[in-house]
Amino acid sequence: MLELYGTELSSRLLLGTAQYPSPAILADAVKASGTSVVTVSLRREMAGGRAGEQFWSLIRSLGARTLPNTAGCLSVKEAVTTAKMAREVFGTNWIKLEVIGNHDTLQPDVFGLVEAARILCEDGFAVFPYTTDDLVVAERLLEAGCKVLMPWCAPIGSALGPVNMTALRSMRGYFPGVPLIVDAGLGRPSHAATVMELGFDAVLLNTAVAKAADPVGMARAFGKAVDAGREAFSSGMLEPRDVAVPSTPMVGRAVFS
Ligand SMILES: CC(=O)[C@@H](O)[C@H](O)COP(=O)(O)O
Repeated sequence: MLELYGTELSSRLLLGTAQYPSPAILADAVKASGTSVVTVSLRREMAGGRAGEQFWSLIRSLGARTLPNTAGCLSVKEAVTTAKMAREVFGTNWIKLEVIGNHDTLQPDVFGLVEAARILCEDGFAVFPYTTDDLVVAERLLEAGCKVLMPWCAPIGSALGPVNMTALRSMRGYFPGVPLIVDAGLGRPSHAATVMELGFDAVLLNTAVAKAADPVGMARAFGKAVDAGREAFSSGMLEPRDVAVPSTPMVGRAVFS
């Protein structure tokens, strides 16, 4: 069971709700994935007017916990303001904190991220910081009050999968007691299984499901991959070896040389 900020969750897959072909496909994908947490963008929903309200009522009907995000925010002030609005609109103190530092890579502005995290943690928010795989930034986020870390594995929407396994492995080893969620850049279920096999606690993804030819089937596949990766990690995988090790005992051979 995954525990985040004192809440036990049945699924280790967190799912974004943007870019789906239709609300019906979104709803079916959420159900097929087995997720218990969906992220929603306040900025997008508020901009949607009536459509935004219809979207929000759809999200509420799914029975998953809502994790609002500050997607698209470029400054501390913007992210903090959006988070406070999200708390009012969605009735939760959970916030996925994004402070974007670069339009092309959508890379986090880690300096603004730490500052915004500190302000929000002091204001009682449960902050899920979208960060990089930098260990020093991770330490600053924990010092700021974050109890969860969400490093990217590749740029948002890139579908590249884990581009720096060494960095992710280091982060896992460096923060053994901190829930770590890979967020952004996952492209296929095998990517999710790979990072779960590293010992990450969960994954958060959106584009790879929403933009798949069959989002519902892809959501189901990611759900299975996350479960498989977690079970493999918990089962103690065999470490790779440089030499052959016979799987059949050498004793009892028919011919003695
Ligand atoms: C939904 C959300 O929060 C995204 O910003 C998240 O980072 C997912 O990224 P991908 O779209 O690459 O899965």
